[in-house]
Amino acid sequence: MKFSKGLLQMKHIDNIPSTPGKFKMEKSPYIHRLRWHSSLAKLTLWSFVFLGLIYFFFYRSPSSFSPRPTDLSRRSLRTNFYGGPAWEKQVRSSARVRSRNGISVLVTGAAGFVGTHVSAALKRRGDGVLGLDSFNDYYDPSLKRARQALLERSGIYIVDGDINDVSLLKKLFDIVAFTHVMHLAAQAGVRYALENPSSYVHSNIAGLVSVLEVCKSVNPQPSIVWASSSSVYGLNTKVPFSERDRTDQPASLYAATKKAGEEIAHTYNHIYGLSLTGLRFFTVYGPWGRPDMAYFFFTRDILKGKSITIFEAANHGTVARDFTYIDDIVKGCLAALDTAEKSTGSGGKKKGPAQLRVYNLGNTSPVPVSDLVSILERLLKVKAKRLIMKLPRNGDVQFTHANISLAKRELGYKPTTDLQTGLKKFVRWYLSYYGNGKRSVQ
Ligand SMILES: O=C(O)[C@H]1O[C@H](OP(=O)(O)OP(=O)(O)OC[C@H]2O[C@@H](n3ccc(=O)[nH]c3=O)[C@H](O)[C@@H]2O)[C@H](O)[C@@H](O)[C@H]1O
Repeated sequence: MKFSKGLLQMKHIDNIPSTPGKFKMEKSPYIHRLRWHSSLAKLTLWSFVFLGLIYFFFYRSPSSFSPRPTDLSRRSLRTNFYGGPAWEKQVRSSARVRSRNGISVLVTGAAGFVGTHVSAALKRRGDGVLGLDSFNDYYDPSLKRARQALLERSGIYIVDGDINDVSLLKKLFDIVAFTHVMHLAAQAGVRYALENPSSYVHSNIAGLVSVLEVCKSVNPQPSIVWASSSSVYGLNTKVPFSERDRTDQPASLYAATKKAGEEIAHTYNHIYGLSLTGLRFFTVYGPWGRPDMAYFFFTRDILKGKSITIFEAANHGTVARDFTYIDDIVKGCLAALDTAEKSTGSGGKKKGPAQLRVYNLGNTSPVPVSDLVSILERLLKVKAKRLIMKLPRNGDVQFTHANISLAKRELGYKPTTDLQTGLKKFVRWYLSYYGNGKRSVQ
C-alpha cells in the first residue's frame, strides 16, 4: 500500500511540467522564467516531501527497529516486544519438564497443523513444550488461533514471533536450555510458490538458517528435528521413493527450498556438530488440517455445492498421493526426537561427529486423487461436481509413494491409518468445527 501511494505521488509530480499552458511561448519570457522558477521550487519541494516519505516508511517504520524481515511482500511486518517477569514465567512454565527423562522442546510452527499435534503429544507425555509461531495469514489465522487456544488449555504457551528474529530465539534459549528443537515453521504448499516465491526463501531458507545459527551458538546445543518434504523427490519416476534416491530435480520452488534445507542441515552438522534429523512428510492430512490442501478445500467445496478440479496426468494418467494420517506422522516425529543423539559442539565449535539423518514418513500406499474424492462423497453424503483438468505445470508432481523401511528400522515407525479411516476422522472434526454455522469457512 505504501508503495502504491508513493507511486501515485510520483505520477503527480511527473505531471507538473506537462500542465497545460505551462510552457506556452506567447507569454513574456520574464513571466515564463518566473513561472519556471516557481515550478522548479514546487518540484524541489515535492521531491523533498516524497523522499521524506520514502525515508519514513522504509527506514524509520517500527519494523526496522528489530531484525528486519527480508521479505517486504510478506504479511507480518510487525514488531513484537517480548520480556518482563510475567512473560518469562509463562515461557518457563510451558517448557517445564514434568516427567522423568522428559525433554524440553522448542516447537516452531506450533500453531500449524503438524506443530499443534506434535506439541500436544509431547505435553501429554510430560515433556516441556514451548511454541513459537508467526501466525501469518497464508491461510485463515483464526484456525491457528483456535489451535493455540487448544494448546493453551493443556498449558502450552505459544510465543507470537518470527523464526527470523534471532534476538527473540536467543532470548528463549537464555530462559530455557532446550534439549530439542522441533522445527516445523515453514512456508508450505507447492502451488503458492508461483504467487509468493519470496515467502519460501524467507521461511524455509532464511528462517532455517536463523534457527540453526542460534542452535549452534547456545550451550548446550539442542538436537534438531525438522520438516523436510516428499516433494524433494521431484520428477523422479522410480517408486517407491527411497532416501537413497536422487533429489536434484525439484518440480516447485517449495521443493527446492526444502532440498536446500537438507543441504544447509548438512553444513551445520559438518561445521558445528549439530545433531540434525530431517523428516520427509508425505501429504499429511487429518483434523485441524491446512485449508490450502486439496482434501480440505474439496470437503468445503463439495459441501457448498461448488465444483472441484481434479488433476489428471497426460493420456488420462492417474495423479496419486501417499496420503499420511497426522497421528502416524506425530509418532514418527516423537520417535525422531527420542532417538536423536546429542549435538557435539559447544561455544559454536564442533567437538566430534554428530548425527545427521533423513527419513521418509509416508503411508506407503498411494491413493488416486479421484478415489480420495469418492471417499469424501461417501462420508459427506454429497455428490461432488467434478471437473477433470490436465495437471498444470505449477509445481505438482504426478505421483508420490514412500519407501518407509529406514524409518521402520531406525524409528520403529509403522503407520496404521488408511485414507478411509483418516478421512472419517477429518470429516467428523470438520463438521464439528465449521458445521455449526458459527465459523465461516475461508
Ligand atoms: O508431501 C509433501 O511434501 C507436500 O504435501 C502437500 O502437497 P500435495 O501433495 O501437493 O498436497 P495437496 O495440495 O493437498 O494436493 C493433493 C493432490 O491433489 C491434487 N489436486 C490439488 C488441487 C486441486 O485443485 N486439484 C487436485 O487434483 C494435487 O495434484 C495432488 O495430487 C502439502 O501441501 C505440501 O505442503 C507438502 O508438504
